[in-house]
Amino acid sequence: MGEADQLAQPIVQWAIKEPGLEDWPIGREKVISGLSLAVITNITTIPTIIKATKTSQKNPNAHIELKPKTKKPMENLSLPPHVCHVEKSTLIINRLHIFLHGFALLALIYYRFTNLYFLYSVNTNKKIPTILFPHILVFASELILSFFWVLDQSFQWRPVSRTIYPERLPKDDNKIPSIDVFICTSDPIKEPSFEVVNNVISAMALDYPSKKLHVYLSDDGGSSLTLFALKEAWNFARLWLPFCRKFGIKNRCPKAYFGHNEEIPSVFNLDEFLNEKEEVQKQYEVFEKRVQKHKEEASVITSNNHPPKIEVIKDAIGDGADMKDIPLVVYVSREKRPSHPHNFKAGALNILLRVSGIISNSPYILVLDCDFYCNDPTSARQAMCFHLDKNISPKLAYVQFPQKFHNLSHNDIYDSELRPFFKVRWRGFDGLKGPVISGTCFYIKRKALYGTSFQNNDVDLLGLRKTYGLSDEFIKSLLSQTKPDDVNAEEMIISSTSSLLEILASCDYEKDSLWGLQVGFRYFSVVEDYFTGFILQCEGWSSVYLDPARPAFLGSATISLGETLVQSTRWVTGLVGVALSKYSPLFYGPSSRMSILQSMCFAYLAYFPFYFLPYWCLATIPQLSLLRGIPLYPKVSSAFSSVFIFLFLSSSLKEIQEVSYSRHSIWTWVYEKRIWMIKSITSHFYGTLNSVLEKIGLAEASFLPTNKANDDEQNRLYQMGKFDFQVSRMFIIPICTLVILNSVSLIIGVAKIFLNRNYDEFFLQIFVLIFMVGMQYPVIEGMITRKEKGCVPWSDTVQSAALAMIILSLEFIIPM
Ligand SMILES: O=c1ccn([C@@H]2O[C@H](COP(=O)(O)OP(=O)(O)O[C@H]3O[C@H](CO)[C@@H](O)[C@H](O)[C@H]3O)[C@@H](O)[C@H]2O)c(=O)[nH]1
Ligand SMILES: [Mn+2]
Repeated sequence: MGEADQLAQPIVQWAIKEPGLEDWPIGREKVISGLSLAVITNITTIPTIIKATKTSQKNPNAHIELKPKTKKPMENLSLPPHVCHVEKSTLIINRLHIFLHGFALLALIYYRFTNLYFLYSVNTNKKIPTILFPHILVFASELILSFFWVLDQSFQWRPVSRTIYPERLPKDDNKIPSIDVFICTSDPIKEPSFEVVNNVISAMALDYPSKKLHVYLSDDGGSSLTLFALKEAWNFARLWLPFCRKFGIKNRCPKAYFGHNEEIPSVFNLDEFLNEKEEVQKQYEVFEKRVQKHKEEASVITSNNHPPKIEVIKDAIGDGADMKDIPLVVYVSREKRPSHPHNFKAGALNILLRVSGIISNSPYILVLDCDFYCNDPTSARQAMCFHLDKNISPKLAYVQFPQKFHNLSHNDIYDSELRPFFKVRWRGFDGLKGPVISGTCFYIKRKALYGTSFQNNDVDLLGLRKTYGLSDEFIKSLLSQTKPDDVNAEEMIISSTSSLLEILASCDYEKDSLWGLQVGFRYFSVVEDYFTGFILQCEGWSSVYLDPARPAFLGSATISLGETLVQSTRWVTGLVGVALSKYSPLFYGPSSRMSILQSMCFAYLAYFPFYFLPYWCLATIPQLSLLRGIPLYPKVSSAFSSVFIFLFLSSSLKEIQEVSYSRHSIWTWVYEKRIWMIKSITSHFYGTLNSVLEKIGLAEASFLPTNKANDDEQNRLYQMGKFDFQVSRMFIIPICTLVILNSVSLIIGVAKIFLNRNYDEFFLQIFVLIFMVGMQYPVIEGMITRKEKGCVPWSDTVQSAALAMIILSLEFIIPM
């Protein structure tokens, strides 16, 4: 062996846990007194492994103290495993903005009142003059906008962020609680099974003791393909999980890992890693092919008419060798009958609550949509930093992670990222009593969902049956702590339990019980997440928002205008349903235990769809008035014009400040504003309408899942930042009509002003039109210059133009 080889021998491999070293990326080397130190693995929950190699012959006594400094024992829980920081600078900016903008709003209201009074009093015949109507409509719009602005400020009041210290959690695996993971899927075509089970694998691979992790897949489609794919996934996981653990792979969703090929860990032996990776990748391809083949051979049917089916996925090969290192995986397809309302995702989750209650009964549950995968295996331990903190855990219902997406384009023209919510509002929510449940990516305490009935001291069986249904076995599970660790689910399923599970997953089980009303995920609204979160907080529970640098989960965002608007319509239907009910957060919140600020946050989320009212007004009234020659805003030369200019600048600059704070460019602001306008005139309007129709019994609740299957053409347009206008007529016609109306009014209006030379009176009004048309420029492009797929269909343009002309001609028919 030559000297160089000798030098390269690692002289020590040290596992240490030192503060600061968590920040050393894998592979980073550092030379200290003749030793080259390289970080080999660095996962926050296991000690950092350092390899030290001699680099210098000149310093034969090279050595370095790598011994961890003697510290307090790790389990010293006197140090809390998390810290909450108030974002001071943001808080100051926000409150300053509230003060100034609020003051300007008062000035605007004062101006409008005095102006209306003036218009009324100069009118001699004392009948209400028609000229007042456009003024009143614009004023009403401004009042509504101001009201929303006030509600929205509750999110701005106290923004916070969180830091966690998972290393302060108990080191002993026996002391950490077990977790059930719930994943819901409903349609193997819109939600391709192969992707769904890849996401299941990522959940199985969470960095958590295998025997404390149980994964349940709810398949509302009752599809044999999904079950087949799940079994294949389980088989593949037996190879994948040890591979990930051995090499400290962070991205544990196989499809994402092999798709990006990004992560090459720094390992002791690169050859070994590459060999094993190649083998695993081969098996992955076999797994993919088998699922594809099954998909082609068996016709993929989804049905809304099938009996319950519950199956523990087990060792098909029968060697059973490494079973204990693989979390339990259970396939659950609840009974569905067309005559029976199934309450969509909330219904599916409640069945999982009962079935898992019998099988594993873990005290904590991770809920995931089928289009989300675990991107950071440590998320479970991150969440436990809060759930295991005795100071907050008694009242803590859930830890919410943001929804983040793996398929966003650089431009994100549809604001699929939902940045204003997950980057801004949720931080403010967290500074009060915690954010609302956001559908997916949250670790919730099972008990929080069970209501309070079973905690009363005088539990009587009859009362419990009325609340939880007739299964005494299930009631027993409520009262007992978690099952013993050596629960043998497989045996249970084969034995008498299997019929019990089927009863729990049947349509009739919830009859005459309080499931969905006071227990489990609530059925009242299709946005079960919003509503359940709201009710839990009204009951006194709190929550926490954790947005770590490495996204804990990644999902698929909607990447076409059509999907975005359909999804938004569904959300609005659900939210407005709550806003217009006895649960309206404005009243129900404060009348329960919720603070005013927290109620305002919930109220904003329920009421914001009503933005469509001011938007429709401001997209038509100033335009038509301009053609008529009615000025609606103060003269630029008057002092009050500065109030309007200030309000516009202050709200825009505040939004731009938030956009740049979350490290986006100013274009993000433009895209967000544009899609907000489009949603306001379409999905916010239709969703509200739908909700009202549901209330009076003319429409039925529905949940149309979004499409997660990859569409290359749609993806291409989205990546290029080009709108895909091939959407349903009910969406495209209002959008185009308003754009045409605005453009025509702008051209005629400007011409008239030049002729009459009354710039002073109309300057602000013209500005409103320029802003509208400028913002919606892509629509004009879609109608006129674009020719490729995704442009506005010619027939839709013609219809919209005709409609715009009708509205414009009304202008000349109605006398004034
Ligand atoms: O009858 C149903 C309908 C839907 N789902 C599942 O619900 C999830 C969410 O559906 P998706 O089509 O992805 O809707 P999104 O609009 O993307 O979902 C958001 O909005 C929903 C409420 O409308 C929340 O439930 C979600 O968690 C939230 O991510 C998916 O896993 C579906 O398979 C069911 O299990 N059963
Ligand atoms: Mn989704």
